[in-house]
Amino acid sequence: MSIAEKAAQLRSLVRLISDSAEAVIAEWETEGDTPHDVSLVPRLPSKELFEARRVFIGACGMGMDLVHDPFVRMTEVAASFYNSQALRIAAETRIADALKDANPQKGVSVQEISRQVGIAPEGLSKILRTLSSLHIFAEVEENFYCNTNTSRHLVNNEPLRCWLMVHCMETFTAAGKLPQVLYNTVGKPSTGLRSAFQTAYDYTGSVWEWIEESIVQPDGTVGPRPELDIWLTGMWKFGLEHVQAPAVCLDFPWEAVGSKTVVDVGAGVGGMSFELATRYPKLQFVVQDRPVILEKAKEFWTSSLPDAGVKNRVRFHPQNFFEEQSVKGADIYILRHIMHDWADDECVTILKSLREAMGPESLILVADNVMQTTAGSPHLKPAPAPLPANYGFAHTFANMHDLLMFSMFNGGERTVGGFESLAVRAGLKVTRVWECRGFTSLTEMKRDDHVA
Ligand SMILES: C[S@@+](CC[C@H](N)C(=O)[O-])C[C@H]1O[C@@H](n2cnc3c(N)ncnc32)[C@H](O)[C@@H]1O
Repeated sequence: MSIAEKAAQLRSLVRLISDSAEAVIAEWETEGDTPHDVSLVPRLPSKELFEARRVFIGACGMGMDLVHDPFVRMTEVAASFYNSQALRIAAETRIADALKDANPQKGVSVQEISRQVGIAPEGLSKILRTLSSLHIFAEVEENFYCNTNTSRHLVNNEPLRCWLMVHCMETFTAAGKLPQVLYNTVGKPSTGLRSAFQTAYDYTGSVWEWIEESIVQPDGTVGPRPELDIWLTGMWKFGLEHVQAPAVCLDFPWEAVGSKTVVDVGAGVGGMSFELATRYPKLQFVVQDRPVILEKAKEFWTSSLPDAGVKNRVRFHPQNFFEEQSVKGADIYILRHIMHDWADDECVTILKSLREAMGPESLILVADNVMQTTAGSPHLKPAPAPLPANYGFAHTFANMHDLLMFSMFNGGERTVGGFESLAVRAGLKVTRVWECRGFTSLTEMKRDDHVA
């Protein structure tokens, strides 16, 4: 790229940053200063704020790449696992809680934090400095720290704390085996491939089996792994309920579905159905999963029920999604965070069993991240130039989750093309992608003989 081209690109990026920053400020002003309990659900951004944010983040990232020394930039990416481990340590030892009453002008000394979190001051200040440079904490004077607007969200927030830890414990160990797994895949079928997780832990079962296993406790008794609670709280209470659910429940015309039946396939405790049931009073639900999980689902619905009317709209059916689907001709079959846990062949088996059960007008909604590539897709909104079509840096979370799913399950997030090829193999077609204001979108599939 010539100097003139680089300069033109940088000026375009600065214009994008400036325009999107004004859009963000305008949205902040519309929202006003109404207090929002940060320990609860992150606020779903307006469509304008969602768009302005991703343009701003994408443009800042691309601008940074442009002006940075390439050697330093790549070295920083190569060593960024230290950032991940620093945050893991902060979450694990509850540093944000230790700072919750800190005076923002004075902060708390590293010696005092050390007493509360159990890490020697020398190492602790390295962790806190690393995270202060990333704006997650702030160093107000040498070796005195306080929370920032970012770390404040972690105070007394067990679901978020666990959600962060899920991203840097077993997943971190598994990621270390990714090269070994990838270098051995050429010419081999994806089914039956040993995942990076299985390689790292020398384990033949699935991640879920490993987490649910009983182990010998420090006192010699047998009990659940300590990781179980972290996964359940992080994934279910934060990940599924807060990160994934709200946009999917609001950015599809559920109101128009009326009193039709939604079959929640591999529903877990039925979190997706539960969210929909509380928002849309006419929808009917069938919650399906393995029998052992359905027992937890019944407990969850009984303990969280806002009113008896919701309970009357849900039925619980044991169902192995690799076998014949028992509910025939349902209006909607929903698969939330199922497909990304499986390799292509297994996904095709799941979809085929639904295809056989579908009526002519039945719909499948796959609720998963839809990967946008830098080259773009006719089904997805592209970013404004000169950003790559997928908004570049603003797509980082999706790329990381793709690698995470691959490392842990041999699964992964899929592009629209990826969903289309699964659909074709199962006798279906992708009819629309509903882009949602969040990590998860909805890919709609119908029978391949469906006439519009
Ligand atoms: C990542 S969880 C997603 C749960 C739920 N769809 C949600 O979004 O909250 C994957 C679910 O698939 C279920 N599952 C795994 N294998 C299954 C099978 N063969 N048949 C039915 N469900 C299965 C698990 O029990 C688990 O509840």
